[in-house]
This record gives sequence, structure tokens and C-alpha cells, in this order.
Amino acid sequence: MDDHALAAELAAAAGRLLLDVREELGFADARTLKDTGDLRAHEYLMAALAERCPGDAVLSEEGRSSAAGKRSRGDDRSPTRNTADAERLTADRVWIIDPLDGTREFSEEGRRDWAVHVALWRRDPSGGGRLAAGAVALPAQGLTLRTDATGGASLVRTDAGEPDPVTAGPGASRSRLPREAPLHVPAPDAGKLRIAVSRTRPPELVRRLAGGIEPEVELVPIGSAGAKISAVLLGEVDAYVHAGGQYEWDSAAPAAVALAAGAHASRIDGAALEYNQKDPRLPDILVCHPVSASTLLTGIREVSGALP
Ligand SMILES: Nc1ncnc2c1ncn2[C@@H]1O[C@H](COP(=O)(O)O)[C@@H](OP(=O)(O)O)[C@H]1O
Ligand SMILES: [Mg+2]
Repeated sequence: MDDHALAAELAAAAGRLLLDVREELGFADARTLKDTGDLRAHEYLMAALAERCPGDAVLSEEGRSSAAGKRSRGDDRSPTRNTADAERLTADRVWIIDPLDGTREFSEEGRRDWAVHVALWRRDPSGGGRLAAGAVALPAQGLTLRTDATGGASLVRTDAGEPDPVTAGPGASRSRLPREAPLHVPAPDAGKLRIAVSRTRPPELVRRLAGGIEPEVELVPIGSAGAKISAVLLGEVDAYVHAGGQYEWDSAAPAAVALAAGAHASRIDGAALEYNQKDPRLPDILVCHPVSASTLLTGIREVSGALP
């Protein structure tokens, strides 16, 4: 099995496990549901990667020392720790994973905007490195978006999704999707740009951007960086703009899929997204169809200058 297929298999399997955690615990105690989801998905992915790719390094949101105090329900162990920095920074292959992105939305009944991220960073012969494979599972939507060995991306229907509460919504037509189809970022319609933003932390920059560019902008609040970038790739929105804080695991897998699907994915100043850095903070990102990139980058530059 190649790295692309492995990333997709592991993300989808962790997603099924998370649907089971929701089923088992229910939604009465959000804190317990969040911690248990984070930790069970993390432990599953750490064990699967140790077994399938024993020589590879891993950087997981839940394997940091700051996650040490978290406990899963009915389990007193601390989370399995990430590969030590010194080893990760000289490794040739590093899995960058977010076992549960959109933890808050995972804990809210009926919400489908949460994801599992599995990405592989690989060192180049030149000594630098790049994202080599990635998969984003959207378990409650029954979908996985993934890179493939041809250099492209595909959309896989996993069938484990929960019914769309809005019968006529985008999820309704998804039941007619083929099991696997090539994924290409769709071009936006002229006239309006729908920009996905954090539900809980919409950056001031994006609010200003919305008032400062042509065409008209609609801000669409969605949880989870992976779900927002997937919404761009599925044509449900036209762009995702974030600033003010995030980490490599929040964007590695969705950025790998976005680039393979022909999207523009960069920092908000247009610089390349760099992964497997000593400091995993990667605070801002822009993902959109390439035709919108210069409008958005110029608009962001103009409104950034106006920020205090
Ligand atoms: N200002 C900030 N600082 C740190 N992390 C942030 C952030 N804004 C968003 N994130 C992280 O990015 C992911 C998507 O956030 P949002 O849904 O608000 O857009 C979340 O990941 P987790 O759910 O894995 O913690 C969240 O923690
Ligand atoms: Mg995250």
C-alpha cells in the first residue's frame, strides 16, 4: 500500500472510531466527549503508524507534553508522546496528524464540521522537505478527501456519515456520488466570493477583507480547518482565510489535498507553507482557487496594513 492510500485508510478508520465515541458517550458531557475523542483517535493513529511505519517520526496535536494531563474516559494513561524534536527534525519521513480537528464541533450534536487529518512530510534530496501525501476524513459527512499516487486528489465516499439534517442540503446529493472520484478545486462563480471563517474565532482581518475587496464577500462560519478547506475543494465555499494562530497539524493534511486538487494554498502573505519546523506554529493560511489568489492576497495586504 502506498503512503497516499495508507493516509486515507488511517484517517477514515480514526473517523469511524470517533463516530463510535459519539455514539457511546452521547452529548451530555462535552468536556469528556472532547477529551475522549481527541485521545482515542490519537492513540489509534500512534499505534497504527508505529506498526505500519515503525521508522517514521510523528508530530500529533495530542502527543505534545502539554497534552499530558488529558485523560480518556475509562483510561488513566497519558497520551503516547510525539517523536522527540531532535529526531523529528533530522528524520526523512514525518507524519503530521490532527486526530480530531474541530473538537468543539465534534462535541455538538448534529454538527458535521469536524475532521481527522493525516499527512506525510518527506525530506527532499536537497535537504528541504514537502508534504508528500495527505488525507482528511470528514466522518460525519461520510467523505474522505485524499491525495493519490498520480499527483492528483480524490474524493472517497465512506458511507459511514450521518444523515444530513437538511434534506435539500449539499449532503443530500452526496448519496449519489460515485464511491471514488477525482477531486479538482472548482472555480468560483463571478459576482460573489464565499469565504469560510472560524465559527468561534473569526479573524478581524477577514472581516476587514470582506469590506475591502470586489466582488461582494459572504463570510461562512464553519468549524475545523480541515472541514473549511474541504468545503473549498467541494465548491461549498470559494476560499478559507485564517490568521492569528494555528499549528502545523491544523493545515498539513488539508493543504496537501488542496495543492493536489489544484488549489492555491499559502501563507496570507503569499509565502509557501512550510512544515516539520522546530516550532510547529503556523498561524495563518489562505486556500482558494488559483483565479482568486491575487485578489485575495492583494486585499489581505491592503487590510493588514490598516490593522493596528
Ligand atoms: N487563534 C488560534 N490559535 C491556535 N489555534 C487555533 C486558532 N484558531 C483556530 N485554531 C485551531 O484551528 C482549528 C480550527 O479552528 P476553527 O474551527 O476555530 O477554525 C482548531 O483545531 P482543534 O479543533 O484541533 O483544536 C483550533 O484549535
Ligand atoms: Mg486542529
